[in-house]
Amino acid sequence: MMEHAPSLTRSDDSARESDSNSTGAHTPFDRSPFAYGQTYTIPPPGMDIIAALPQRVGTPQPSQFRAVLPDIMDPETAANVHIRTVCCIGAGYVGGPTAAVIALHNPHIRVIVVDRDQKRIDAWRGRHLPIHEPGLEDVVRLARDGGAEWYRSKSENEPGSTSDEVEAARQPNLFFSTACVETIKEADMCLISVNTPTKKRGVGAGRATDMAAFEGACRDVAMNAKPGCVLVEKSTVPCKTGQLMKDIMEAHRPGVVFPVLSNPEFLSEGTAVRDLMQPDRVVIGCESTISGHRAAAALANLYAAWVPRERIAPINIWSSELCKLAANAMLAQRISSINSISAICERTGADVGEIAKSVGMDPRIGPQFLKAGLGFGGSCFRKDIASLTYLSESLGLPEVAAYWQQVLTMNDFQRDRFARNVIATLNNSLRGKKITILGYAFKKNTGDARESPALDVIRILLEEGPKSIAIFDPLCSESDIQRELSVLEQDFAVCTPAGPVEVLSDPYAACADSNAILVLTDWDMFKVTPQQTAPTKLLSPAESYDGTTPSDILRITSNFDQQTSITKPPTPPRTPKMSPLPANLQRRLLPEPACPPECAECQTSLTGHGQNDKDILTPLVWADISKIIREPRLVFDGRGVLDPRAMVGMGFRLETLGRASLY
Ligand SMILES: NC(=O)C1=CN([C@@H]2O[C@H](COP(=O)(O)OP(=O)(O)OC[C@H]3O[C@@H](n4cnc5c(N)ncnc54)[C@H](O)[C@@H]3O)[C@@H](O)[C@H]2O)C=CC1
Ligand SMILES: O=C(O)[C@H]1O[C@H](OP(=O)(O)OP(=O)(O)OC[C@H]2O[C@@H](n3ccc(=O)[nH]c3=O)[C@H](O)[C@@H]2O)[C@H](O)[C@@H](O)[C@@H]1O
Repeated sequence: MMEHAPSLTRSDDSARESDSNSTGAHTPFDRSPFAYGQTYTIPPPGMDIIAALPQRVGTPQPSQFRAVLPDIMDPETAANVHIRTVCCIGAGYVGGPTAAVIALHNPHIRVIVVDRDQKRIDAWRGRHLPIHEPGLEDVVRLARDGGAEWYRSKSENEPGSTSDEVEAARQPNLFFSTACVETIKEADMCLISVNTPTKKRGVGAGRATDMAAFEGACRDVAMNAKPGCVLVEKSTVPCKTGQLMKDIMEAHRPGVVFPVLSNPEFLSEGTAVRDLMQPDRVVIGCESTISGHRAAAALANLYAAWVPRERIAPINIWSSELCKLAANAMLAQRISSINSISAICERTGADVGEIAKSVGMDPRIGPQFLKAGLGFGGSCFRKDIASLTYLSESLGLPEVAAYWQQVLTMNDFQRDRFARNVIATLNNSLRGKKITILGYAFKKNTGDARESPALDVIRILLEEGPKSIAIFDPLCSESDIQRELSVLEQDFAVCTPAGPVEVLSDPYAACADSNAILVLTDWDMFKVTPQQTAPTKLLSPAESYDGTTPSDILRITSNFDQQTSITKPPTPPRTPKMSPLPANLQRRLLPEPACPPECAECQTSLTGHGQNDKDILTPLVWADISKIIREPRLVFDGRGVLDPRAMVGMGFRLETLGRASLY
C-alpha cells in the first residue's frame, strides 16, 4: 500500500505553502480571519484591500507563484497524487450516498465508509439501508456487491452483427466498516462527513457549531494517516475550519504535509442520488500551493468520472467553506421572505400561492424556494444560519448577524402563529380534544425525523393539554419520531403509555374521531386528486372486506353515533422500480435472496430490497376521512398542498397558511 501513497512532504512545498502561524486555538471562531499570529490594519479608503493584507516574510506574492502552480483541472496534475483508496468518515445522509456514487463511477478505486455506529454500518451492509433515498439501493448494491458478467449481443449496438461480447464482472469497491483507524491508515484521501450540529451548551450555545465530532475525526486522521493523505471537508463547517484542520495535523505530525480541501455537499434529502449524479456544481476549495493544487486536481479527477469538467469549480478554500453557508442561508432566506408575505396575505385576502407564482415568473427571481408554509425544517438550514450569525458576531459584524438572525425569527414566527391559529379556532382550548398530525418528516420523500417543524407545533399544542395527538407519517419510523419528541419529556408526558401522543401507521386510524387534522409535511399522498374526492365503498361492519392483511382494511370504531367500516382504496398496481442506473448497469445487479420470513426490518422498514419508492405515495382518500372526523371537519394545511375548492366541496373547513380561511 505504502508504495502508492501520495508522496508529498513538507520540503516539496516549503517555499510556497501558505500555512499561517498557528495560535493553537481550538475553533475558528476564537480568532479573527486575519489574526493567526498577524495583525491587520484597515486600509485607507481607495486602497486595494488585498494589497493591504499582511504578508509573511519570505512568502511569495500570489502573483509570483500562480505561474508555477499546476492547473487544477488538468488530469495530468491529478496524476501526481495517486488515489487508490478513499476513506469516508461518517456513514450518514451525506457520507453514505456520496461514497456510493463516487464508488459507482470509479470502479478502480476502493471506497471505504467508516462510522463508529455499528448499527448504522450493519444496515449499510445489509438489505435495509439506514436511510431512504430514491434510487440509492441500486447504486449501493452495484458498488458494494459487484455486478454480474454480462453477455451483450453485438447486435444491440451494431445491427446485423451476431457475435457476442462480454462485459467483465464488476468487483465490489464500496465497503462499510467500523474499523476507523485501520481504514484511515490505508487511505490516500479522507472525506470527513461527520455531523456538525449546533452547540447545545457552553460558549456560543444555540448558535456556534459543535465541532466535537469533526475535531475527533481530524484527530483520528492526524494520528493515523499516511503522509500526504488528502483531507477533504465534506461536512458543513464554519469558514476557516481548514486552518483548524491544519493546526490539528501540525500538532500531531509536525512537518508532514497533509493537503486540506473543502468540498461542500449541496445535495438535498429526498433527491440525494439525483443531486449527486447530476450536480449543478462541484465546488473544490484549495490553498494556492502546489500540494493544494495537486490534491484538488486528484479530487476533481474523481468527480470528472461522471461530472462534466465545466461544472467543477476550483476556488479559494475560504470561499468554498463560506459558499456552503451562504447557499443554505440564501435558500432559507427566500422561504422566510415568502412566509412573511403569507402573513400579510391572510389579513388581506391575497393568496400567497398566486403571489409566489407571479413573483417567481420573473427570471431574475425564479420559482424555486418560494413555497410558503410552516417554514424550513431539517438538520441543516437552522444550524447553518445560526453558524453564519455566530461567525458574523465573532468577526465584529453585529448588523450582518442581525440580518441573518431575522431569517430564523421569521421561521419561528410562522409555526408559532400556525399552532396558535389551531388553538384559537378550537375555542382556545384543546382539553378533551383529539388532534391529528399528518406528516412528521421535515419534507416529503425522506424518513429523516430530525428538526421537523412538527416538533415545534406539537410543543405548543401540548401546552393546551389535548386529550390526544395522533401522528401519521408514511416514512418516519415510530422510534425516530419518539426519539425526537423525547426532548419535550422534561415538560410534558408525551409518548409514555399515559401520555397523549401516539404514532400510528395508518392514516385513517389517526384521523378517526379527530377534532382537527393538521397537514405538516408536503407528502404527495396527502394531495387532493379527483380520485380522493370520491368516497370508496362504505361497508357495514357485518359485511366487512375479506382482505388478507390487517392493513388492507380498517375498521374504525369510534364514539361516533354510527359505527363505520371503511375500505382503503385498492393499492395501485406496482410501478416499475425507479433506478438511477442506465439499463446496461441495471441488468448487471446481482440477484438478492429474499429476507427470512422472520426479518423484523421487513415488517417495519420502508427501505430496502424490493421497496418501491412509489409505494409510499398511495393517495389518501379525503372523502373517506370527511366521514370519520368530527364536525366542523377542521383541516389546517401547513404546507399548501390541499386544493381549497375540492376540500370545501367534501365538507371540510380548511385553513391554509397564506390564504384567507375557506368554509
Ligand atoms: N443531511 C444533509 O442533507 C446534508 C448534510 N450536510 C452536512 O454534512 C454533514 C453530515 O451530515 P449528515 O450526513 O446529515 O449527518 P449524520 O448525523 O447523518 O451522519 C454523521 C455520521 O458521522 C458519524 N461520526 C461522527 N463522528 C465520527 C468519527 N469520529 N468517526 C466515525 N464516524 C463518526 C456519526 O456516527 C454519524 O453516523 C454535516 O456537516 C451536515 O451539515 C451537507 C449537505 C446535506
Ligand atoms: O446543507 C444541507 O443539508 C442541504 O440543505 C437543503 O436541503 P434539505 O434541507 O435536504 O431540503 P430542502 O429541499 O432545501 O428543504 C428544507 C426545508 O425547507 C422547506 N421548504 C423548501 C422549499 C420551499 O419553497 N419552502 C419550504 O418551506 C422544506 O419543506 C424543508 O422543511 C439544501 O436545499 C441543500 O442544497 C443542502 O445541501
